[in-house]
Amino acid sequence: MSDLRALAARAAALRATLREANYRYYVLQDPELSDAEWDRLFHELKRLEETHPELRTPDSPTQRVGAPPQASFAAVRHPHPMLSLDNAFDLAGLEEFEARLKRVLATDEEIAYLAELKIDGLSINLLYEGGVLVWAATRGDGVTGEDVTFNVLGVPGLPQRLPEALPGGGRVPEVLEVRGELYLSRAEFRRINEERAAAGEPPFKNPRNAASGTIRQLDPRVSAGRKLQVFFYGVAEPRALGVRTQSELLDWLAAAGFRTNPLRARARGIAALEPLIARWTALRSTLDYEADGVVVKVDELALHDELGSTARAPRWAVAYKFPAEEVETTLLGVSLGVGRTGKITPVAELEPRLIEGTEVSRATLHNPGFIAALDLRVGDRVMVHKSGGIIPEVIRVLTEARTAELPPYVFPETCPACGEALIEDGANVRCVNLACPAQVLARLSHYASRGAMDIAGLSTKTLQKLLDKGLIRTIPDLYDLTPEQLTPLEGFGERSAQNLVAAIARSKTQPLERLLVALGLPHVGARTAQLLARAFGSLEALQAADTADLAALPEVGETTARAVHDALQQPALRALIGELRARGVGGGAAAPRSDRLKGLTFVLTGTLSEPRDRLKERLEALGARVASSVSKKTSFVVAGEDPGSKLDKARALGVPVLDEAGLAALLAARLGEEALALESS
Ligand SMILES: NC(=O)c1ccc[n+]([C@@H]2O[C@H](COP(=O)([O-])OP(=O)(O)OC[C@H]3O[C@@H](n4cnc5c(N)ncnc54)[C@H](O)[C@@H]3O)[C@@H](O)[C@H]2O)c1
Ligand SMILES: [Zn+2]
Repeated sequence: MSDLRALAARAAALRATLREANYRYYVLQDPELSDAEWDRLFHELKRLEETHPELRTPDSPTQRVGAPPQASFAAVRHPHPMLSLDNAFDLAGLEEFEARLKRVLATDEEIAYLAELKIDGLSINLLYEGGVLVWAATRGDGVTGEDVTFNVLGVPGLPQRLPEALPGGGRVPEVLEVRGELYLSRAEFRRINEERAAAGEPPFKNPRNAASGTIRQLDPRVSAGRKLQVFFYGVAEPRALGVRTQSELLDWLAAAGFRTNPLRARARGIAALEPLIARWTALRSTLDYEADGVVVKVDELALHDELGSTARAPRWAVAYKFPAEEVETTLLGVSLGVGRTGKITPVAELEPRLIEGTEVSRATLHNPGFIAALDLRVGDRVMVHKSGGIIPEVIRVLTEARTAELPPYVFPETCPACGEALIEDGANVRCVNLACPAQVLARLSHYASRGAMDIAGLSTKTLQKLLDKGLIRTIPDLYDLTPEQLTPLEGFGERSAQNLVAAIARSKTQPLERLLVALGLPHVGARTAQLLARAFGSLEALQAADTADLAALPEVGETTARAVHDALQQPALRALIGELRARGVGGGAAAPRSDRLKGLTFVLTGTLSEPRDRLKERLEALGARVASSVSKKTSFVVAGEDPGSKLDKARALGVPVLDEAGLAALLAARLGEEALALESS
């Protein structure tokens, strides 16, 4: 029983996390999870719901596609729903797919498949009436999409009018719904990002994001200036065309003027597809567009009818996802990063390459030992991947490709920023010069960062400018800046100068826990800082504590206790704290509040199991905002029983909706034990 309760809680937590991720991915276009991580969570939820059908909810992300359309576009209802695809991550996954097919079709005969490349762009649905394009729409949530007709008009191979008769004698039906994938080539993606850089705009993260941003442009001139391309792969009712297989369907589309991908192959039985998949995996990095897998479709359309679809995906197709991409490139050089503690991190400077959709030109080399173990030499051809799907890393040197006699890499003996001799410290090397300009900048930038004093407008670039002009040398100097000093600086006006000075002044009242993070005490992250702030209440009390007092706190180990104690005794840090106190910094009361929900806005509606005001207080105490009306900025609507129009508004805007169980799961996922502590208080 309690087992099932634990599983139910896990399922609810997964649903809430995936919903939030979908919102960030499809609506904000600013994902926080890697795709691999999303896939992992999605499959955990799917498995849970399969083994425990009683845990499935109709609104589970496993039963849904994408996210609802945004209000800035006219909504278009797809005559036939647009679905997603089930995934397979290895050959065993494909074999499972085949076994399921044979079971459902009750056959032992080999099934014929058509394999197509899975293009990593965004899906588009076109409606033709009487052979004329009526509208083009994004997938949206699969039922309703966004009308983007004006933005696709110039795309080559996307006909606005269809021929009356086709070469083979076929006819175009009165109503035709055609599906394809819009994408940008790697070259065009680079060009657009260069153009954006020149205009001072932030770059797109990957070609898929860029394509999505282009098609959802409200100004059609912008999209017309970018070379969108398309491959078509399906229609809603293929049988009306008189074709019998997916292969014939693609030929039909090509004959009617729709651009289709020439890379496709038919095979009988999954095993026969394996060599092809190996070939296409190798081909992947040579294509001029991004493909993230191979879509395997049952070729016979009659079998599609028999197999049907789930709420989310057809049963007659599966997307085999390519494994993590390893890309070959050249090591152009090694640069050294100097952290705020003086730790030196070697970084590989690489000839830029797209890896899994993002441009990579630098990769971590961890420490001198890592470079030595790889025997890495400048000029080498190297293999790079994204570790955990996110952080680029050099994994191998292609020593066989070494043509010239490249000299071994010699790790510098002095700090690149200040010239001081570097000191070995375990596996790392360190610059121990506290006045090292790189460390000074890194410390200032850490102090102002979001997780620390959170000073808006005080970017690393601005800090560098202030240091260059001699306006600051140390952290306390920030508090002596005046608007008059800032106004003449490049990039500043009167207004922004005043804003920055005000933001710096506001940071004086940040709670103690933030100041502890900002000071960069060793081993002290957000969680430990909170514990220390709660236990001691003031910097003075913390400075007076000895190692045993610190180690007596739950969760604070001996090592941390000693490191914090020793750091607080260092004359340099004592002096810094003294100067900050003299300027009124750290005046904020040790806040009982947490910021675990910072940045999230909730709207509450309907009857909840606790008074709304109490829930509001609870959420606000965790740093969330609770608003009274729903807008595009709302992160979640929490709906109790008999919810009002706020729920409809949320649905219309694509704002994720949580029930109380979903909220509890979200809190549990975000807060860990902190949530439990709150529950019991
Ligand atoms: N990182 C995140 O937070 C996050 C959040 C949500 C989704 N995702 C990613 O998106 C994926 C799910 O998104 P999805 O539902 O859009 O599915 P999908 O992109 O994995 O696959 C379905 C789509 O593939 C496209 N496609 C391309 N070539 C095709 C072809 N030849 N035949 C048929 N279809 C073809 C179609 O547009 C179809 O809609 C996840 O696997 C994950 O990688 C990531
Ligand atoms: Zn240095």
